[in-house]
Amino acid sequence: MTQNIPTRASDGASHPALVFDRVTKSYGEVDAVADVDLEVEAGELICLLGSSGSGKTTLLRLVAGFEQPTRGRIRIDGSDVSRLSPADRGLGMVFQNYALFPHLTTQKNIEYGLKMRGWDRAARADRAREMLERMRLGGFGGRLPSELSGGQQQRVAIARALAYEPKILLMDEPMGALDKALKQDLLQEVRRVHREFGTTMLYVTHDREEALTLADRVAVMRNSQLIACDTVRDLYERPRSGYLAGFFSGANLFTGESRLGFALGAERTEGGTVACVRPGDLRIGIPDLDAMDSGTVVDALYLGESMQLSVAVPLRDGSAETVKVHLPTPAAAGIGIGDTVSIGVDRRDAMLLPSGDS
Ligand SMILES: Nc1ncnc2c1ncn2[C@@H]1O[C@H](COP(=O)(O)OP(=O)(O)OP(=O)(O)O)[C@@H](O)[C@H]1O
Repeated sequence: MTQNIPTRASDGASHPALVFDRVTKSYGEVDAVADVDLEVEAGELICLLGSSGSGKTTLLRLVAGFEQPTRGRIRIDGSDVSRLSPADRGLGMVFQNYALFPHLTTQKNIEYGLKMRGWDRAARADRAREMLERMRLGGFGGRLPSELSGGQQQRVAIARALAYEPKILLMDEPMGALDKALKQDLLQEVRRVHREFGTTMLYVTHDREEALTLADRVAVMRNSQLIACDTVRDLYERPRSGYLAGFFSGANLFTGESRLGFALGAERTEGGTVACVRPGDLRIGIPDLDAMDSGTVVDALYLGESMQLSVAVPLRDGSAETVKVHLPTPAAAGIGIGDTVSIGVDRRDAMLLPSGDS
């Protein structure tokens, strides 16, 4: 008999499916993950986002059970799993390299995990067929992985991981090996799967666009620490620090060393407040704004509906900083590399935030 996969996340009462309680993982002197506290609600899709080496994969491997925390606890559905083996944690996993068995058909690849969990032959054949249908791969059951596209292989990997109803689906850069078009398709597919299956998901990526497209909340890692876990909208509109504003929305960060930053109230001390202005909120050639300066256009990039200008603006110490400005393409007509432009900000378009670097 096949088992039913719930199509919705929860019964309405929210409870954490996964809890990190002051989790640290050290390798010798190096903390790969330091003091992470995080609660993931049942049915939530959290993207772990951060630059290379920030600790994302280590955090995922700690949940999976491939690594043990040096300090702290990890709870799944309320139980401490810190000392459980990977197989005993009831989790599903999808990696960048698909990890499908090359000599097994798609159908048998999906059945394999069910066999390991003691499902009988008929039940696992039924479930594998059902999963292929639900992943829009009906008719592909007899193919070998080598006879599928990268995106299809990844869908098989997801089908295989979801077939036994894992408590949490862990995904480590699953789009890493795909080209842009396949990536877009698979992102839509992951969104649909998350909606329909309601599985709690932890998804590691260094790609901001992926996180924007997918996540209920984005957990941002930096230098082994979790520095924010907020909705995409909050990260964009109400970032907690200059670092987050720059990282997530590409904002320019002005310190008091620049005329713009000084006029907007940023501090001159390192690690103090910075004025954050998104590239689309800087104005070119408009007089009488709250903060004004002038600089030299050093690059112009056509983005379709807008142009991105890079403008070198002098600092008080004699050096210069490069500021990114997005202008509607028609408004940028006639501005070229080498031109001197006036650049300004309306105070309402600037956020004064702690730098986040202290
Ligand atoms: N087995 C290990 N031994 C020693 N140091 C390690 C080990 N695994 C990870 N690290 C270090 O821990 C830090 C975090 O690594 P981790 O792989 O978690 O980062 P990441 O954010 O996933 O990076 P990437 O996006 O490049 O995969 C890095 O400085 C890394 O060098």
